[in-house]
Amino acid sequence: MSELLAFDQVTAGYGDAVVLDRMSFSLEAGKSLAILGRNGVGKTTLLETLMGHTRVMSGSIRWNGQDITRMPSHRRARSGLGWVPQEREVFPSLTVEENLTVVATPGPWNLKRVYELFPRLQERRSNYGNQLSGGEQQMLAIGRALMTNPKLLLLDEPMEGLAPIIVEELALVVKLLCESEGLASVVVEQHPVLTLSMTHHAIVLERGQVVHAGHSQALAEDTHLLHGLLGVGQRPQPSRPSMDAPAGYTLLPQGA
Ligand SMILES: Nc1ncnc2c1ncn2[C@@H]1O[C@H](COP(=O)(O)OP(=O)(O)OP(=O)(O)O)[C@@H](O)[C@H]1O
Repeated sequence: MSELLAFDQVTAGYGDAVVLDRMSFSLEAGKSLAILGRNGVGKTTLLETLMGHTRVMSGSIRWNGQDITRMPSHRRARSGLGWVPQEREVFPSLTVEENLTVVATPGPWNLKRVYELFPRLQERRSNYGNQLSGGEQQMLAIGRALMTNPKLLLLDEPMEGLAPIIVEELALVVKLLCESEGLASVVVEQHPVLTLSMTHHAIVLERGQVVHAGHSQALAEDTHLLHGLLGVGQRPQPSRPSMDAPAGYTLLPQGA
């Protein structure tokens, strides 16, 4: 598999404040990566740095065969980085359908396929962004990122504030997007066990540095390490999401 994304000794932050400290990691095409760590360690800043919203003081970022360290953010957004921001940023005065079509870029993902993935959005197609529940807004934020036909989906705490049933459904969708569609993803989350169950690889951050990198499954099974790194994993954890499609979701046919 070829390299899709690599941070090489990246030091970055806001103004003079350093948040990411010589950070290195890489991601292969079609793979998923969990970014874990306690509050304030720099997880969101990592995504913001990839999108070009911070000041990079040293190091380099390679994306899809190109050095993008100095590339302006508006060009990165159009280069196949499908960003689902923490605040979702759904357009409140546009309908669901307008939210989706306004960002549409030619490619395999279109309105029909997003509605197949999220039938709930089709039901709500004429509702305005500000009339949606939190779960529906998150589906719309993911659907909107897919409409840009990304090579990589960047999800910043996609499960935050959502009901457990919606969290499980969204986790399954993200996992399926990777496994059936070959779409790479980077998932920043506060739920380590769930996030490890959805991803191939994981890195754990502490004070802007990578303190652990490895396979997600291995970390999920090492409760002692998980507890030491994140303060979780000593008690029985929720099971991995089932690979059966939850009610209301349509799995996309392979290669469709
Ligand atoms: N726009 C900003 N300007 C200045 N400092 C910032 C800014 N955004 C974040 N920071 C600081 O950068 C550090 C890392 O924050 P970041 O949001 O990246 O952490 P995080 O791991 O995503 O945390 P959380 O899990 O709480 O969202 C914090 O000390 C935070 O105060």
